[in-house]
This record gives sequence, C-alpha cells and structure tokens, in this order.
Amino acid sequence: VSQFGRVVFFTITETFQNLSHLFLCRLDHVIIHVGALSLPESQELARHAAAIDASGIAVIAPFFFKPTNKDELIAFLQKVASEAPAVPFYYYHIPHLTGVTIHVEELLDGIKERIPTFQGVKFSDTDLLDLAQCINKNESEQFAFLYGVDEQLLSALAIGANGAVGSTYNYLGRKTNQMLQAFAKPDLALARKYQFLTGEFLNFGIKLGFGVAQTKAVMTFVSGIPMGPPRFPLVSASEEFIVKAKAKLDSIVWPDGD
Ligand SMILES: CC(=O)N[C@@H]([C@@H](O)[C@H](O)[C@H](O)CO)[C@@H](O)CC(=O)C(=O)O
Repeated sequence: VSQFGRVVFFTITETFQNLSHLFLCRLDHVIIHVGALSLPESQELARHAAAIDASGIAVIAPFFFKPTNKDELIAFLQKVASEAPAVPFYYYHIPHLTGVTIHVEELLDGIKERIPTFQGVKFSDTDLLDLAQCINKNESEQFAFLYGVDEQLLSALAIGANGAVGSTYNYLGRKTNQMLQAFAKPDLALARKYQFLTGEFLNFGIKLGFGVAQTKAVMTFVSGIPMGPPRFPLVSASEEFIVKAKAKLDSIVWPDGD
C-alpha cells in the first residue's frame, strides 16, 4: 500500500457481480469494506473477510445513529475490528457521505491500544489540515494514509500521504502514475500538469451531473467490462453523459500518446 502497490478496495455487497473479472488479474492487496449501519452485520462481514483471507478490512462510521465523539466512534470500530483480530484494520473517513466529521487526528490518539490491528486510514476528505496533523503526530508509527480525493492527491502527497484509493484510477490510472513519477523526481510542474487532467475531467463531469452511476458508466466504456447499473436511489448515467464523457476522456488521455 505505502509504495502505491496495486490495491483494490471495495464494498462486498456492491461488487459481487464483478468478482469474476477481478480474479482475472493479479492483485497484491484486497482490502474489503465491511462497514454497515448495523453493528452485527458489520461484524459478520468482518468475520467473513477474515475467513477468506482478506489483506485488510475497512469500516466507515455508522451514519444513521451517528457517533457524536471520538470515544463512541472508536467503541464501534473496536467491536468490528475485534471480530477479525488478525486482519489489518483501516478506518474509512468519508465525512461528506457519512456526516460524521470527527477529526481523524483525534481518533488516532491512542488508537493502537484500543484496536491493535489498526493499520491506517482511507482519508476521503478535503480537510488537508486534519490529514497533515495525523501524519505529523504519528511519524513514529507505520500507518498508511490512503488519500481518497483524487483531484487533490498531489497536495496530499506533499504533506505525506503514502497511498491512494479512488475511482478515477480506474480510467485515469496511467496519468496518475505519471504524476507519481513526476512527484518522485521531483518535477512539480509536470506533476501538476497530470493532476490538472484529473481535475479537468471531473470538472467537466460534475457540470453534467457526476456521481457513482456515472463512474460506473465511464469504467464500463473504458474497460469493456459491464459494471452493471447502480442501486436505487441512484439511476444509470444518460446516453448523453456517456457520449460527452467519452469524448472528453479521449481528448485528455490521447493527445500526446501517453
Ligand atoms: C465519493 C467518492 O466516490 N469518492 C471517491 C473518489 O475517488 C472520487 O470519486 C473522486 O475523487 C472524484 O471526486 C473515493 O474516495 C471513494 C472510493 O473510491 C470508494 O469508496 O470506493
């Protein structure tokens, strides 16, 4: 994970239909998301992930009856993690979807004592101050900080994120790898050029109504693998979106042949 190895991170219930395709390629790590509104359901998913030798499990904060402070959130996470006591555990922070805005910096304080398998965070938030504090305060730990706002990955790298998980890597992965190489050199001007391409595509898509359904449509036309429709209340992307998104992506991916 920390060397940007190939990582797949998904929700069990969302992706069973695609598993046959998944197993056609070699993956170094499979981190299974086992979060759910119901604690027993989440625990059952954690036990299942352990039984099938997942490389890790991840959990979002429950978002109907929400934890209101760090202790409540840790207590919930601990009850899930303890069902898979030998499996590395990741907290999946995605506050704009869960509505749980407890700072990760706070959560990490003493987390290893409560959750010995704690391995890191999937950080899907634009609050880079929180991420920076997490990294700064945990330098002596080997935590993985997997950033999840693709259009801001370069900024997260600059403050020490050591991995990434995101939807655009399914279709702008090569550009992102080029960005990582430029960042490692370091050639920041070149890295920015690649980062801006992701932003350009998303900005274009957002104006047409971009979300999970549209991501599935893009992944389908890029890979040729049918991703299936989204679940209600989401509805499938329109033909108009698909035609325009395809043209835009082609103009971004192919102009210089790389
Ligand atoms: C809300 C959402 O879908 N966020 C994505 C991003 O990759 C996002 O699509 C991208 O940054 C565009 O905004 C990831 O953080 C989440 C994700 O890939 C996942 O949960 O599988």
